[in-house]
Amino acid sequence: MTTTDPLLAVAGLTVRFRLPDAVVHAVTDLHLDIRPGELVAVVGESGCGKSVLAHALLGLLPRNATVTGRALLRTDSAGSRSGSAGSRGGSALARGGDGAAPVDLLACPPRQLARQVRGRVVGLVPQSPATSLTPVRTGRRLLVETLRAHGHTGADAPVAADRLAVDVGLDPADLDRYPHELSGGMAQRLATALALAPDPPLLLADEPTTGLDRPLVDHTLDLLRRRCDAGAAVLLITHDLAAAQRVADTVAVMYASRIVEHAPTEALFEAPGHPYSAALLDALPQRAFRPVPGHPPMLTDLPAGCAFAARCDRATPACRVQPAFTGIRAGQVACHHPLERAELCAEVPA
Ligand SMILES: Nc1ncnc2c1ncn2[C@@H]1O[C@H](COP(=O)(O)OP(=O)(O)OP(=O)(O)O)[C@@H](O)[C@H]1O
Ligand code: NI
Repeated sequence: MTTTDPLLAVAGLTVRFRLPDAVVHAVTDLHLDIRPGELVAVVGESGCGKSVLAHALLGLLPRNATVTGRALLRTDSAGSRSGSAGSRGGSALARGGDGAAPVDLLACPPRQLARQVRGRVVGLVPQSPATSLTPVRTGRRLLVETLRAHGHTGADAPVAADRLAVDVGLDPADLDRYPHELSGGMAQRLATALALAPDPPLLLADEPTTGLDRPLVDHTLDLLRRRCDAGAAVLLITHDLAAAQRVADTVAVMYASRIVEHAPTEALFEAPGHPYSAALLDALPQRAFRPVPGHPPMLTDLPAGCAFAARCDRATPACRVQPAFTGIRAGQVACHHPLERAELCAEVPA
């Protein structure tokens, strides 16, 4: 395997939640690759399935969830990284040599996920850190314990904790507070520090800039970018298109449980191919500032064909059939009537 092979290759990921009287189609037939050193942003309106995607990869879904598909994680990942500050203890998974078999995160026994994957090989910055931080320990204790569990020893761990605090934009003195004494933005930064502490080869950052003002948003984004540049792979989940544009290599646009377009960042922002991507960009204040018309469909009651058709001025009877879409690299768009670059450029004000 080379470093250009995907670190994580997700194929056909589908998540359903059983409710007493309905089934929630939370993620449908999702394909996504992330390579070492690559930052992939997943964007889309609230409720489209972004967090469920991250939780499915980490085995964190509740019991009413059914997950199918594959999510193959390379097991030689940590060993293949260069220039990274971490790769200290690693895990049995991460220490696999070249040619070691990948692990399917979706088929991994819960104990193995908990002991060898979560927080070690795959880090998570959760969307609601305030509820995931242990309330009876100070930030410093949480961070030092995490660092010690991942190879930092003796006096090294407190020093590394202070350094991480500064990295995420926290005053090290704030580490002496308990989680309930932190503002939402401070808890968010502490959660980011905790996720980064083991220096995982793959980081899932679910809305890591919530509650931060713009300079701190940019600070956090640039920190994630630097982790990528040191060899990590980052999946950035965000509703903030400016954040994606600032740091992502590629952007996957999710709508009603599916990725509808996945393109290199510059191409997507210059000339989106899917009408939904174009509508999202049009909603930006610095563009047309026009909200996406209508509302997303209920995930318990999705149409058989394109779920965006009801809101799309390009829809035709062809859209009653689900458009094929399996990926990114060929510039494929999940649409029967994708936008042409020239057409779109004419619409974007200079
Ligand atoms: N345990 C559950 N049982 C039933 N439905 C669920 C469950 N967890 C999530 N859902 C539903 O799955 C869908 C996707 O949720 P998800 O949290 O992934 O959205 P999201 O894109 O992250 O939204 P946001 O931007 O608001 O965070 C939503 O309709 C949500 O209500
Ligand atoms: Ni979410």
